Amino acid sequence: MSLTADLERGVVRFGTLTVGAGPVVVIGGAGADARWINLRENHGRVLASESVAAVRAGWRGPVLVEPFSAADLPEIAANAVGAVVGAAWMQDFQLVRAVARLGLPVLVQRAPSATLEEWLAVADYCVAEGNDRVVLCESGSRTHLGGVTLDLALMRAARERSGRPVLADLGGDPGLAAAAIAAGADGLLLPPGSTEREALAVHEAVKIVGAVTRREDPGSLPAARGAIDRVDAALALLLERRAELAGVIQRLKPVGGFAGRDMDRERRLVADMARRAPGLGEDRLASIMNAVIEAGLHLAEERMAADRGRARAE
Ligand SMILES: O=C(O)C(=O)C[C@]1(C(=O)O)C=C[C@@H](O)C=C1
Repeated sequence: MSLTADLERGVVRFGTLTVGAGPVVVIGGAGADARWINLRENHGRVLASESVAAVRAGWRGPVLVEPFSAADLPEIAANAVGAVVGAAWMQDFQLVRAVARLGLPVLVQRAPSATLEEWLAVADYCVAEGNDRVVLCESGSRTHLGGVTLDLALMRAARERSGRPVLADLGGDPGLAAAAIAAGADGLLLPPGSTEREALAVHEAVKIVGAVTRREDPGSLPAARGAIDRVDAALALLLERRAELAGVIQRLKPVGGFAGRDMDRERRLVADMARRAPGLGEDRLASIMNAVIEAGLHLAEERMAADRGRARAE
């Protein structure tokens, strides 16, 4: 059994940014892999060239741009690595076709009430214009509460049906990053207005949840090191949590610490782990877990000694 339903994914490259293979990418917000600009926000009153230049002034990485109208397309062709088909006009097929003809990869947001078929049809329009470099971005449905609800099941279905990379637009709730990654999102969209704290939490989810749920097949040394760094981040979190729990156990046992060591229990937990780590196997896991368990016992004994010291001083 695997958490990662190993779905086949296509890969789309926005300039230097690869979506669909490798880590989950973050578009927008502090520390992002790419920025995006929505020219509709200013109702077309600010020139595309000015908006792009403003972002470009502080950012050398990939920029994706959503046009306000066809007049913006030359600027996008010249200065962006990708075009965004916005949720608000996903079915403006004239503009969709013109965007697809730019030859840049296209990010297609889902309109709030669009069905899966309607959404996928937009990708087909791009393909009909000779552009197969399409990623699909779930942007949420309007709900009775007046807000927007991300439909992660629909996002999964879009990936299964189309084989294209899928993104989740976290505009309404950056707290959904972990859920979106676990549901198979290849990337996350953050609104430019998101706080640094929100962006940090999203990047943490990319590392930790991505490490657990996403199998990577890196083809270069930096990519492989990036992937191993994410796994180490998840390991560190789990090792710390494990040490805390081992400490709780030492306090609950009649005889805690090294004096109360239970080798039978250790052998059983190693055997259980070996089922999930058959490559490492029981012998190697036994020495890894010995080090982990001893570190936990040392920490627990240190803390218990400190507590006793404090109690004596009071
Ligand atoms: O389960 C226990 O009895 C523990 O003390 C916890 C733990 C562990 O870290 O997993 C630590 C020492 C024992 O030898 C066995 C297991």
